[in-house]
Amino acid sequence: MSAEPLLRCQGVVAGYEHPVVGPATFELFRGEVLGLLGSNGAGKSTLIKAITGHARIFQGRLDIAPGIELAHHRQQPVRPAECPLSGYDLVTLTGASRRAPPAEISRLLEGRVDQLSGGQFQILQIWACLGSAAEVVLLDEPTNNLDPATVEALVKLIRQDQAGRTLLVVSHEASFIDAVCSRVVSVSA
Ligand SMILES: Nc1ncnc2c1ncn2[C@@H]1O[C@H](COP(=O)(O)OP(=O)(O)OP(=O)(O)O)[C@@H](O)[C@H]1O
Repeated sequence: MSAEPLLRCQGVVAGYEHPVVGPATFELFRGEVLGLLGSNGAGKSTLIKAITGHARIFQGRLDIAPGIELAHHRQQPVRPAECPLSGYDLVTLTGASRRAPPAEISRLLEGRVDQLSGGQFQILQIWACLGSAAEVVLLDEPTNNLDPATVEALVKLIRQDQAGRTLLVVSHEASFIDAVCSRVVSVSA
């Protein structure tokens, strides 16, 4: 890990019309997988949105290293309805087509995105982030809709194929957090 973090949250209080989370303090260093833990409604997704500029910062300071590109996998990614976009089109848009995806994902590339199952769409969206060139990937509840075998494939993807990638992960699945995170921090309102 480098001495300077890629991302630093110092006493950040974030929310929408009103604050809903914080103050939160943590740093994300290059090459680590940091987990954000907290109960339902604690504000984990809001903190991620504050990092991407989709939630308001009321107090504290958020620093992102200059020139750092972020990829954000949302808790409930929006799927285009009735749209002839293929899986390959989707990963091309994010730049993730430059890397060869694992077999669990490559078989989803030919079909239309609007015809994938919920879990198939979820893992394809995760690949759209992980396979991109972004230096920091924010994964909000990546195991939603995934069956145990696909969760296992995702763990392998993060630990082996993507080893050394800088990730910020929100998940309620303790076993997933244990399997992929090198460090965790707690978040509360
Ligand atoms: N767009 C919004 N506008 C106003 N309030 C919101 C908005 N999104 C979330 N909230 C509120 O902010 C609080 C924190 O929500 P958030 O989704 O960040 O929590 P979380 O820790 O990710 O929860 P969960 O584990 O249930 O996904 C909740 O009380 C929620 O109702």
